[in-house]
Amino acid sequence: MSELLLQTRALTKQYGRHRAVDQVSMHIKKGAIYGFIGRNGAGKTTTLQMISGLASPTAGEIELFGCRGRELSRIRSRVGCLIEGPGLYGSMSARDNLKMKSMLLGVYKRGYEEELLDIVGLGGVGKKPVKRYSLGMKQRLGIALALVGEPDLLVLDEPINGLDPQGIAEVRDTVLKLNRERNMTILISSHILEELSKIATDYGIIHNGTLLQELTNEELMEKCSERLEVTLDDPERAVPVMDRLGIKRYQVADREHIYIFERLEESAALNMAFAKAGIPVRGISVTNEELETYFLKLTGGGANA
Ligand SMILES: Nc1ncnc2c1ncn2[C@@H]1O[C@H](COP(=O)(O)OP(=O)(O)OP(=O)(O)O)[C@@H](O)[C@H]1O
Repeated sequence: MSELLLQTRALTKQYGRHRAVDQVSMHIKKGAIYGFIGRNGAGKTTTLQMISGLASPTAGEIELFGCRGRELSRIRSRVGCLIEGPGLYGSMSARDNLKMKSMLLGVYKRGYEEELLDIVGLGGVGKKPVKRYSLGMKQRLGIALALVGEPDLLVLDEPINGLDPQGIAEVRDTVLKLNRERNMTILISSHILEELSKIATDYGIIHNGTLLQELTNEELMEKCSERLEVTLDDPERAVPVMDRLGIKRYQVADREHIYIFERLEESAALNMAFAKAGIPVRGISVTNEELETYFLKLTGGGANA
């Protein structure tokens, strides 16, 4: 198994009588882009705040770079975050915003602002005050600010919220570049699975404060890819039949479904083979599930579930 950079154990945050985050145990591998997906109010921001040290857990534990408890304060500088807006000084230029933060953190060096602006694709912005930037530019500057001090983990809370398609693409490219070229591990939240799926290597799905599922991108794609869905009473009995037919990519989904991810056009022959082996098939059809449908089903369907 790949090395874990971040792990939480039963991480919990209680606000009065409301439990915003409920025993979340998440696992983020070094070098991953971890998509943290959940509807509004699911508990994403609160979780990210605890991981970044901006809120303290009511219960549970965070292990980051192998450090826990009090040791965490030593390694917080290895975490850069953009949570709930970038906190920019509107009348100042991007360079001055970056210079100020890097001086405050004691990491300023000549030309550092240019380097950071280049990384997020804002190299040519000039001296314009940042209050005149588009939302997408502000978000990218927010990412540049989070990069001050060269963190190993970058935490981005809904960085594409409210952006137009071009802004979304720019933030996406920046995230990919940081991950690929600087080997940065990135934890990024969103309520749109489709968007995360363009960059994420792993996912955690949170709903009503509870982490419902963690899965890799391959697992998600498999769940949502085109497949033959076979409904039958005893799927395990069908396994030897599929082996005999040389079918390799299949999954026994539950007690009455098998998903087959190859030879989709051979449903009639397959039906016949099962019948011959004395396994009655109740239904067989080609289906694929949209990513958003998968997410909505998992989180209970209706808009406010
Ligand atoms: N400081 C707070 N005091 C009381 N309740 C809070 C506080 N912060 C968050 N909550 C509540 O905790 C729950 C989770 O909020 P959180 O902001 O973490 O969710 P989220 O998934 O980030 O959603 P959104 O995208 O809408 O911000 C919500 O019900 C929210 O109202």
